[in-house]
Amino acid sequence: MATKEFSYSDVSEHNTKKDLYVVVHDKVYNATSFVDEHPGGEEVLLDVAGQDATEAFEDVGHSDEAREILDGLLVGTLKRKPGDPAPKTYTPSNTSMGTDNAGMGVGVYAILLIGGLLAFGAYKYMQANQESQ
Ligand code: HEM
Repeated sequence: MATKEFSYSDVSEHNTKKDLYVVVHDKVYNATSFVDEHPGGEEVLLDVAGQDATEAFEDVGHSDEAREILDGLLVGTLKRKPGDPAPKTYTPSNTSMGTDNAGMGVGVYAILLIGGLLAFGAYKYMQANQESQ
């Protein structure tokens, strides 16, 4: 069981206290029965109702017991489609701009190189023109 697939919009319909789904690590959980029992309070669960709660859940550093409770609430898996909101996964080591910067750097160098070649070509062209006069 628990092989049902949910799209992001399926999940987002369950966003009230009486009908509350959350996504954690691409699994869909029905937390409706747990809202009142949550030691962290109902407010935080309502905050992420119908959404990807991966980051919120991991940020708190929930215990193994909490994960077992979560397992018991499983109703299916999330089937992502292109254009869905990006997964808000908790990735502390991936927050640096390293890769982005490298990509930018290459682009900037390429522009400088092309610009430099164009300027050099124009210079040579003008020189040649002057010589022929
Ligand atoms: C359905 C998903 C969730 C389950 C099953 C769950 C379960 C639990 C459990 C069992 C605890 C007791 C401490 C522990 O065992 O770690 C706890 C505490 C806590 N939870 Fe959750 N939780 C869920 C989602 C969330 C979310 C989305 C947040 C958002 C920030 C959150 C915030 C907290 C906080 C702040 C505490 C600490 C409460 C305290 O120590 O006073 N929880 N949760």
